[in-house]
Amino acid sequence: NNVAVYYGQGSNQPRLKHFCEQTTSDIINIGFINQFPKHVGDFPGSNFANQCDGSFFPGTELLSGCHQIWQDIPSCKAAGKTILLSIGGGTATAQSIPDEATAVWFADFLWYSFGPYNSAISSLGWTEELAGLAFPRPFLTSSVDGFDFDIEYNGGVGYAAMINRLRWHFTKSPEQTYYISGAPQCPIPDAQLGDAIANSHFDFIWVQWYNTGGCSAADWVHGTGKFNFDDWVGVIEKSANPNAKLFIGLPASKDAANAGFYLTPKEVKPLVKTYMDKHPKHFGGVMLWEATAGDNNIIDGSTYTEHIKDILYD
Ligand SMILES: CNC(=O)NC(=N)Nc1ccccc1
Repeated sequence: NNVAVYYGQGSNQPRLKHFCEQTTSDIINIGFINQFPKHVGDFPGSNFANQCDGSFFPGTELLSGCHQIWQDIPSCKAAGKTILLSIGGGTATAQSIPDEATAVWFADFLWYSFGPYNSAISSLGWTEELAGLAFPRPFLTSSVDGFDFDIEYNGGVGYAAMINRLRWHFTKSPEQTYYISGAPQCPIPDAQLGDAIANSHFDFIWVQWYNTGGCSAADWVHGTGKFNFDDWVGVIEKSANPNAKLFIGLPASKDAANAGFYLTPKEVKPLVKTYMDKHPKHFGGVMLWEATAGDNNIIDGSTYTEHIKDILYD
């Protein structure tokens, strides 16, 4: 079982390698690409909080000075971590896919800009004169192992087409495994990712079993509502990838989610044990929002993230 954490939106977060030097997390989602292209040829925008130097590729909202992320990704991979780039996140306004052509363009942009570096297609020293001729490299020569979809608004159509296009790119690089993951909210069907999960191949689904009352992990612990892991197993078995792994998404500290959704490790343990045992085929582990919050949440001398890792491995 794996621990997946989000990185990139933590307050006063340390650099990425701080988390790659720890054994606790296996998958790190770097968030976010939070502005989506409005049409073919338009650039997405990014935000990684304190982690870049505030410079952008000219004429875009795409950060160009994320030197620490560039430097740290290779050591993260050497430490056996899977590094995914997360698309979406909490800013509502700029997330939507207007049409199929833009979905394909967005997928191509992500692949050529953040996937395996190909000097024939992408330029390390991208300038505006190269617009339309070459893709930029926000993490320079470093590349990610796949893409996470944290689509919280305006979802629906477009994401299946985007993911199927990314999967096509993956087939052209058989020497390495690439992944697609998603972070739906717990109500079924998820308005934003339900169509994509049904019609395109996900490897991991980490449901945000927080911030939505009635189906949350806190509901299970408090005997309220209906925690719906079983129902999500049904969604996955009917999806484009019935073998996708299902992770329990949890807040890593009290202030990492809306009030009432944080669970202590003691509260988490029976929940994880129950569903790990009940669904051995589909249970993938735990996802935490988010890395820095978990690192700063020290309980009995261990971080929250360490406690979660111990629960999975005990
Ligand atoms: C996987 N994405 C998230 O977990 N997003 C998220 N937690 N957003 C948020 C919503 C309310 C309070 C704090 C964070």
